[in-house]
Amino acid sequence: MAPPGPAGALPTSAEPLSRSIFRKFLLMLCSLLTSLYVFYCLAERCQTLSGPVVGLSGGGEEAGAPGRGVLAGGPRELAVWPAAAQRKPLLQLQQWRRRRPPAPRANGEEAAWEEESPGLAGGPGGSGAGSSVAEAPQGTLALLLDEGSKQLPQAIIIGVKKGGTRALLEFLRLHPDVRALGSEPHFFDRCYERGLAWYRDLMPRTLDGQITMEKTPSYFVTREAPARISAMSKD
Ligand SMILES: Nc1ncnc2c1ncn2[C@@H]1O[C@H](COP(=O)(O)OS(=O)(=O)O)[C@@H](OP(=O)(O)O)[C@H]1O
Repeated sequence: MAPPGPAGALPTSAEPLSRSIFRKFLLMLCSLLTSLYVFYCLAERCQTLSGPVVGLSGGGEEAGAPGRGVLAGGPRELAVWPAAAQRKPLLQLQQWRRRRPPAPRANGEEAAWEEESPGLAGGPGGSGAGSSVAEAPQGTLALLLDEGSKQLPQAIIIGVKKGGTRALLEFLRLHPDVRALGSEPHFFDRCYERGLAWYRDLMPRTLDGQITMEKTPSYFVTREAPARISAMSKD
């Protein structure tokens, strides 16, 4: 005989049925939540890999091939960049090689700087598929680790004001090989007397092959700006 229900109510035959349905519902809900969590974790992991991924292989130039420099965004994103940019390994292997100062030579000659990790692929004697991605930090990681150096800009968006210069810069800097200053430095119009060293110091660090950019729309209406920019590019 079934035990009496709460408050002395008589047990009904519907109770065990609804309880089992509730249990099933609970089980389904738990599985759904678990799958959502797993999906979320995977999505987050994909996002963290969205920077340039360096694959190491001997002499290959084509992006997207196994073991070569690829954009994690996949071929659809690569398609918007010129073919030359796609062919170029996004991060050159040389940038991962630490340079070490030359050991003084007995005959007093100035020794050439030697590169460590000569076994890495990309040059003579590269180990090709034997090298692992783990040997080389990713681009963003390398920059976080204080790699690279500050350079004067190789490209400047000069204006015009309200001409969509911000949008242009933001689109350009989506490319992993473009590093841009977020703010407007106003060097060639307002801060020229501070000198090129000050200007360079504002710039983000770049690795070999990356382009430094800035935008200041008022350069377009500054009489001195063209000559000053030209003088900088001669240095
Ligand atoms: N594609 C496109 N089409 C039309 N309008 C656009 C586009 N991209 C940017 N914008 C508008 O451009 C304005 C910002 O321009 P700038 O980034 O050059 O501004 S600034 O000079 O640096 O202050 C800003 O307009 P306002 O909001 O009126 O200032 C943007 O909305």
